Amino acid sequence: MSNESNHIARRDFLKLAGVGGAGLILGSTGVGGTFLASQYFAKDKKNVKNKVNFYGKYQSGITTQVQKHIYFVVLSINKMSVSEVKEMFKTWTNYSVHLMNGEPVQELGKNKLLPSPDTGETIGLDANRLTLTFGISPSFFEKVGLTKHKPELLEDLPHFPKDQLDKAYTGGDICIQACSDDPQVNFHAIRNLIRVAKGEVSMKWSQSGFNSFKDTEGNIETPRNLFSFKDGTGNPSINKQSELDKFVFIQDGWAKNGTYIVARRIQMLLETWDRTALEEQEATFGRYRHSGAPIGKEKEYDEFDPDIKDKNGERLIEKESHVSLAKQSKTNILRRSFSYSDGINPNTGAFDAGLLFLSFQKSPEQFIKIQNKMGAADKLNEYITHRGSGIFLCLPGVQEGEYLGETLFNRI
Ligand SMILES: C=CC1=C(C)c2cc3[nH]c(cc4nc(cc5[nH]c(cc1n2)c(C)c5CCC(=O)O)C(CCC(=O)O)=C4C)c(C)c3C=C
Ligand SMILES: [Fe+2]
Repeated sequence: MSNESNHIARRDFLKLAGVGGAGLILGSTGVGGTFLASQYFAKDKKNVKNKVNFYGKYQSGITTQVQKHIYFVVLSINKMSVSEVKEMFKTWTNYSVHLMNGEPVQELGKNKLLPSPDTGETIGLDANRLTLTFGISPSFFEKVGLTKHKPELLEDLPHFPKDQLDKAYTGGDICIQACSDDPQVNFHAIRNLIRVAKGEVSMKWSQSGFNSFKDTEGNIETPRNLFSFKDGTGNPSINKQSELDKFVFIQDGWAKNGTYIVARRIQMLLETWDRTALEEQEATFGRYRHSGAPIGKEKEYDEFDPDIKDKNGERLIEKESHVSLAKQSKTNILRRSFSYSDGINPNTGAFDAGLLFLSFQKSPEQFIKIQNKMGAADKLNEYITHRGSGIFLCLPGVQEGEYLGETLFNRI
């Protein structure tokens, strides 16, 4: 893209964003050098139904109690300068606050001769606990010319021996995770975030998904995956700061309070699983299907003892069970996955269904260590195939008056 067309794209971007506010104009052009952030950025609304705050120490959608639906999208940046990217993140900050307030991204237009500034499909709906989480990949830093600021740990994931990755579900520069209790709220959020950046980014791949769980007055049970097992029991506690510090959030540098997200689109061979005896299914995980308890124990949160024996001294849990292998890695990750169902595979006539596996960790090494431990040995491998993959640095949380990625852009 030439400089001139870059310019046009940026003007269009501002026009569609409707951001004629002095703050943004000053900030984006650098004229005068002052960005009047607090005058421009929207604020989290108080006392709004089903609302999660945008501003905070961490981005939303990481330690937030899991929602019922996700729309996860990966974008490629077309040719953009650093200042254009910065501008896009500022606009996304403002849009995200409005979306998470359950409001249109801008006041709905009165002039019917113009396209509406908000696409409108959530009119009358509340925020539905919408969270928006933004991440940037290793290629983001290269494309924008910020390689020297890329955290050392942010590298493409290695190839794992059993990977069967499909190009249609890999790569990309930016990820946006929209989670809420209504699929249309997620779609609307992503659609409007992309719409305002039209011409600057293109969609690389996306995956929607769902979670189902019993909710007794906000007391949420662990969701079950499509193999019908409770999924998430062994997670670090989202309510214990010591566990979040130990496993999830980066502790220093410009990315402090950010985290690395690993996304894997994992196909689950439901037909094979459904032909398998319940005892073997339970042996695969090392847990009981109904209660989620470790084999040999009673309750879901009872301690998992991989070496537990029966009264004859025989092992109760196989060393190659999924959870035993994860335990052997001696580390942990915060999993926040969603099931997906994308119709039928035309070649096999089987369900195209599985898990959009999402994990948050302070170092990608934690995921790599666990995945390597599972390697070829995991009993679960017979029933799953990894088809898509991505790694992104989730930006640090944003304080009121600041914008997404500010600690990175301040270094330039
Ligand atoms: C490399 C990381 C992991 C991948 C990939 C993965 C895929 C995957 N897992 C399930 C189902 C379950 N996983 C469970 C536990 C569990 N899984 C991982 C890691 C990966 N899983 C970890 C670290 C753990 C926790 C281990 C612990 O310390 O307790 C369980 C048991 C219940 C639970 O703790 O969540 C299930 C069930 C599927 C279906 C899947 C791929 C499709
Ligand atoms: Fe797992």
